[in-house]
Amino acid sequence: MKHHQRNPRARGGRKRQSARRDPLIGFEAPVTIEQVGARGDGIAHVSAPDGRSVLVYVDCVLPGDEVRVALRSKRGDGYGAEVVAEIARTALFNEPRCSHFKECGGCALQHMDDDQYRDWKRQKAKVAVQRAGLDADEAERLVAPVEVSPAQSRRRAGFSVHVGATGVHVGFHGRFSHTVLNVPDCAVLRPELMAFRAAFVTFLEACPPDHARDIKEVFVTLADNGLDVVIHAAKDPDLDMRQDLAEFADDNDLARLSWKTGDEPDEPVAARRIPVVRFQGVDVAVPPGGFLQATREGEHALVTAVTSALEKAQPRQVADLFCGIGSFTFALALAGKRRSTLAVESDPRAVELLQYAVGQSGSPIQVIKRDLFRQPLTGDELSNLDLVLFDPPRAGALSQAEQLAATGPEWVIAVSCNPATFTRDIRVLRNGGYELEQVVPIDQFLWSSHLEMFALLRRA
Ligand SMILES: C[S@@+](CC[C@H](N)C(=O)[O-])C[C@H]1O[C@@H](n2cnc3c(N)ncnc32)[C@H](O)[C@@H]1O
Repeated sequence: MKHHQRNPRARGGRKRQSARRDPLIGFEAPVTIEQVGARGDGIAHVSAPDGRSVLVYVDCVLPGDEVRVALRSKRGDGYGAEVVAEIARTALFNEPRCSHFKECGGCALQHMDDDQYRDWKRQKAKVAVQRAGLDADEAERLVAPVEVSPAQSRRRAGFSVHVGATGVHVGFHGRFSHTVLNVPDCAVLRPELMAFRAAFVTFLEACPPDHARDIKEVFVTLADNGLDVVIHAAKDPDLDMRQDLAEFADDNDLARLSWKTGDEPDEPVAARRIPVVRFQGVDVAVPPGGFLQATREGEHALVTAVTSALEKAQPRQVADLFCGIGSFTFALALAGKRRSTLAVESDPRAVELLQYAVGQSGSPIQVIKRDLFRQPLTGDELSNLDLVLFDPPRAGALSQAEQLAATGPEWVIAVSCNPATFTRDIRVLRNGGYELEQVVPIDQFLWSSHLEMFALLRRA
């Protein structure tokens, strides 16, 4: 029998007081894991001392694992529990790929073998489709295999930073705590991001602690021509810190380094070249901390799905809603033929940069700034279109889906990073007469419980 070291931090912090009032906190029992839930944790039931069957959520386990757990916190209709001893692991248990897996809160599913992991993610997509009203057979037929981005492919990361008596920590929060863990061998991120992390630790170690302590987070995006870095801090940097940062940017060949204090706008500290990404041969500048699909491979899989939908639908007039800086805009306008394309986005910087790139490329694209939550495209505006693509933030696109359901064009493509709002929006579209033609689950968030969805719908 293998014993885990108990995690003292799991009991610390503010939750302690309320936790003490619940007599089940700290209760230990052996369990057999029944299934892996939607958030990637194992689900099981323990018998409480009063004979009740209590639901527990357990990290880093698989169905069939026999483990001893300790209940740590109230969670929804059950308890979050920690493995305190392994009794017998299922044969499907895979040695996690990175050494921080059990303590780091970044990944949930590194211990699954690859086939089981793909099945689990596809099952998640099928559940989302079934919740939108399709039966199990239809879901099985419509949902394609998952396109999984490989290890070390994630090109965006937000590292938490803590500088204190225990030294410099640049990484992710622990699984059971708010402590920032250093993660020198993260298996998910691109090597360029990991090299930056290591260099930034060295930089902060050499900084006067008073300056370094103000830094809370650092967001890093790998553009096609280098890294775009935004430091989030409690205070503005002084002149010395600015000079040190400019040198750091030079030494590490950063494309751009910006500083952001609280809610103030970000300010470039070193702008050595404008970070750009290339879509369909067109260079588009990336705003500091701006949105990009999380992996190149995921972006490619999404664009491939969009392009094959265009071949099927043959639209002449299209709209790209929540277009960002145009991951899909140029594919919609230029793939195969030049299509008249309306691109809509609320972030003024993304709109400005996309407008500039469109102007340089001579593409038949009109870019407008508009809040699609408050002002979705209306019936009149939709009446000119043959196909609408929407790719909203996690909140989804309810008002736009309602407008589409009422008066949308023949074809709709829904892209979503949140299966729950995806389900809701698809249900609205189906109630308005659309039918699902195809669903492609795209996994840009390796070993996490997150999933991107692509769906093609057609008005029946
Ligand atoms: C998931 S991103 C997709 C961006 C783009 N389609 C891409 O793939 O790069 C969602 C985009 O919606 C934009 N957005 C958020 N709220 C919005 C709103 N109310 N109206 C219009 N755009 C919004 C964000 O700024 C962001 O660019």
